Amino acid sequence: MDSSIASSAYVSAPKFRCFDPSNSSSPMSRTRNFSASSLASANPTGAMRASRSSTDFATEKDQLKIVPGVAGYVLEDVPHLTDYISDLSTYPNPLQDNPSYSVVKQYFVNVDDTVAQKIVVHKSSPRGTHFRRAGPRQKVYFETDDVHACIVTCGGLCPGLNTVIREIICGLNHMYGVKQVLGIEGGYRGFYARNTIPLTPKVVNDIHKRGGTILGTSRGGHDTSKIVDSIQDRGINQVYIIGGDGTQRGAAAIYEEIKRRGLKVAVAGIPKTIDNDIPVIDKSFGFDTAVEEAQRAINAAHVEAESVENGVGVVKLMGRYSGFIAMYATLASRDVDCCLIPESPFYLEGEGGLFEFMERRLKENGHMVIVIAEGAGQELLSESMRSMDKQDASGNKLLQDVGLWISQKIRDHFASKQRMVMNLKYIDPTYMIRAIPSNASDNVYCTLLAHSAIHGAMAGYTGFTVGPVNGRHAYIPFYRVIETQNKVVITDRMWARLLSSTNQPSFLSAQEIKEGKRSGDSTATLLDGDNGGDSEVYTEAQAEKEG
Ligand SMILES: Nc1ncnc2c1ncn2[C@@H]1O[C@H](COP(=O)(O)OP(=O)(O)O)[C@@H](O)[C@H]1O
Ligand SMILES: O=P(O)(O)OC[C@H]1O[C@](O)(COP(=O)(O)O)[C@@H](O)[C@@H]1O
Ligand SMILES: [Mg+2]
Repeated sequence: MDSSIASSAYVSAPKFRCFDPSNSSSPMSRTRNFSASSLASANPTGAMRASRSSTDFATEKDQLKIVPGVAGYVLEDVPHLTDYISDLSTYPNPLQDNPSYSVVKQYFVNVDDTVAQKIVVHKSSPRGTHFRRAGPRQKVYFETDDVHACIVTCGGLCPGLNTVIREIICGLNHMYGVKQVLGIEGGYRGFYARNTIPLTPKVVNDIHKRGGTILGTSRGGHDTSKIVDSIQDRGINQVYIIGGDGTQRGAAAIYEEIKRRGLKVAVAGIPKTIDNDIPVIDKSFGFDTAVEEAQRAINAAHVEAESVENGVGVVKLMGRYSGFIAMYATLASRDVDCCLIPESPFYLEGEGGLFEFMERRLKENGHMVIVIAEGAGQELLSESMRSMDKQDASGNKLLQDVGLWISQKIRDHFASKQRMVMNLKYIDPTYMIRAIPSNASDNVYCTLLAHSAIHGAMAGYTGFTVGPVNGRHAYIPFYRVIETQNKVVITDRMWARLLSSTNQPSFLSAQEIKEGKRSGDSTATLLDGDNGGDSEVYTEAQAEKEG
């Protein structure tokens, strides 16, 4: 982005106040719907994204709700039912009479509250993108007895799914008095191919102690029109959709179709991914639990490796395109000698390669542990094995088993070294990690996600995903969570911490490191501090970039 263009556009942008249709007492001006082309002149950041948009969410992106403000402030707002249905009645929020909540000072969120995407800025840099703050509003757009909600879970399992389900049902019931909640069984196809199950606080009372999802899940089977027919036929008016990037794409399509039909139905997405690959939000639920559980496998690998001569423990962890679980599990454990992730290509043979490092480490320590994310080294596997371009029912690439492959390669290598014994034990705990119940901190996080989604839907917001941005829950438009994937930035400080803790090779040539430092692209990702709380890097890189 050319910063001179950016600042002139920001400076000339008129001052808008946020319009929150649910807080009727506020003095405000209406948000404006910007088309993607008008956005190009109003907000260069958004325009840049618009040009990268995929056809999947082109329609939604044509109607971005962007509210510019002073000093480069931009609110990327979420849709509201009043955007396409006029004369909707509002009702006082029943929470104001709720004995538990009415004591809270300033319980309803302020009309102007938004959450900044970037919290480390320069004195002179634009304030940047903001999202609408999640939370209860003074006015709601649904009367308690009229709410007919449904919940669906899609994609792979993740610790915490049952907690989110439980808290949506209990939250709707306890905070808003809602009694009618239906469970959709078996993912998206359950809308049109299965019966629904009535869900009450009693039915879900202890489900948070179990792994998996009581509703079942699936990949594939997303038929927008059949799903919306089912929503319409059953009189459902709040749809809670729990799932990953694929699911949120499906949710965006459902929202678009509901809007096209002019239905008063709020669609709320709750992001789920054990891989932590959903962008914008701080972290996905179940991730902490997964990292914690991964420790048990790493410990086992370490014990096995330590007990024999030149023992090598190999642990495969989940992470299709993003190596967050592997990175955090390695950093937490301190028993790992080498962590291999999809974002950091590696090689086996020769100087600076994995085998050379292994020989050295075994000579020094007599044992070692390797953690490998399932998506790591896929390019090496396709070279040495017949490439299988197979996909799952949702269209995700089916990966070859890198854990088995690398274990065999290591065995072959040491077998060729006559004077070096090596004992390898391979542990694949992936599905065991995914299937456990969420830990205490994930349980609390799941509760907040569920509550934020409920408050948003009751307040008439729709077409949004909920999640924490810099620690504050926000409503994020679907397109922002599906346009990219969150990845480990290997030129960021967190990965450097890992390299320094394991002392493994970076597998980067001096030339690549130099180019990485210079490259605009890697600097741009670096600015986001994607690896978790490393945003101080932003200032240095930004300063260099802005010259
Ligand atoms: N582009 C898309 N449009 C509509 N639905 C999609 C899209 N991609 C995936 N889905 C649906 O979302 C559901 C879950 O997707 P999947 O990729 O398996 O898991 P996740 O949501 O965890 O990424 C599936 O039912 C799939 O059909
Ligand atoms: O065997 P399955 O169910 O397809 O799941 C495997 C995939 O699920 C994941 O755990 C998470 O993927 P999703 O977020 O798409 O559900 C990946 O890490 C893994 O590749
Ligand atoms: Mg996915």
